[in-house]
Amino acid sequence: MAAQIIDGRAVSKKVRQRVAQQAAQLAERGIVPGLAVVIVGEDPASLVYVRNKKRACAEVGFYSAEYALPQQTTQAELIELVRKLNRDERIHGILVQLPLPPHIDQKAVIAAIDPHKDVDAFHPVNVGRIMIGDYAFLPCTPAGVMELIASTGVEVAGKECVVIGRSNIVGKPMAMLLLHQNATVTICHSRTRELAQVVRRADIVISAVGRVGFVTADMVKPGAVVIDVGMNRDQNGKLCGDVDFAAVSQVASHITPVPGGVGPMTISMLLQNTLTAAGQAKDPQK
Ligand SMILES: Nc1nc(=O)c2c([nH]1)NC[C@@H]1CN(c3ccc(C(=O)N[C@@H](CCC(=O)O)C(=O)O)cc3)C=[N+]21
Repeated sequence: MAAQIIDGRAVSKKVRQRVAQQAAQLAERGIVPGLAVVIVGEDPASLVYVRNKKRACAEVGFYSAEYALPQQTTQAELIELVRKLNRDERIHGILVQLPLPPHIDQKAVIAAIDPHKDVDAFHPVNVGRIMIGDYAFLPCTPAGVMELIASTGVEVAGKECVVIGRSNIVGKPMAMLLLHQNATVTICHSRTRELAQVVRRADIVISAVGRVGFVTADMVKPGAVVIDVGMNRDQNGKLCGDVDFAAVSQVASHITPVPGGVGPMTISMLLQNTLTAAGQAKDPQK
């Protein structure tokens, strides 16, 4: 039987409606949530994401400011901009689009962001808070994945969950969120032996590898929930995930598509975090 397709756009729409309502309430206190998006260089894919984020902000009534800096921008110049945004009262959230050009130290830039404005939850203070389950900000992509799993009605507690990929942005925080919901969590990576066998144990599989066709039908236990975090281009330049969707959807119980799965949720969680940051800011003129 074919799997049920998890509609990320529909789940995302519900989250954004809730965010828009709460933003309207904040507006009564004179606060308009503001997000600054900083991008260095002209990577076309990054420019698309930035445009999507700006559009999403406008939809929920947020203020947004885009800072598009040239590829040759120095680390000192970028950090100076971040410090300026830290002091800017209209800005509650700062997102520095990754990856940065190789001459810039990503860690130094992230460390310069005020943790109260770090709506990606990449600053070590916020990463530490995720680890202990005391969230200031949700890690956007993993939190979006949790919402998508919740939308299936499948319980996470006690389940075997396998996360493929161990990045600081997706794999590691993903494992923490699953653990906090009482899953049994395994993280696989490029050095994992018998990866296919490990993945086949999973009731819930989350793939964040970055390779087209990485997750094949033989790696998936019948009835498993499959979440595809991959954002790749196939040989025709079409956007696709890590999962062989046609084949795996014949085995899984629920599966996310790409596009229209995790991607829209990542942006919704970013909006949620910006709202949280704005709600914790001081009221203007008080
Ligand atoms: N500091 C930082 N924070 C990020 O959150 C961040 C980042 N850097 N760098 C790049 C990645 C990637 N990312 C995506 C967000 C939404 C979609 C998205 O909306 N995707 C749509 C399709 C978009 C399209 O058509 O190209 C979908 O899957 O349906 C994709 C990718 C956020 N990232």
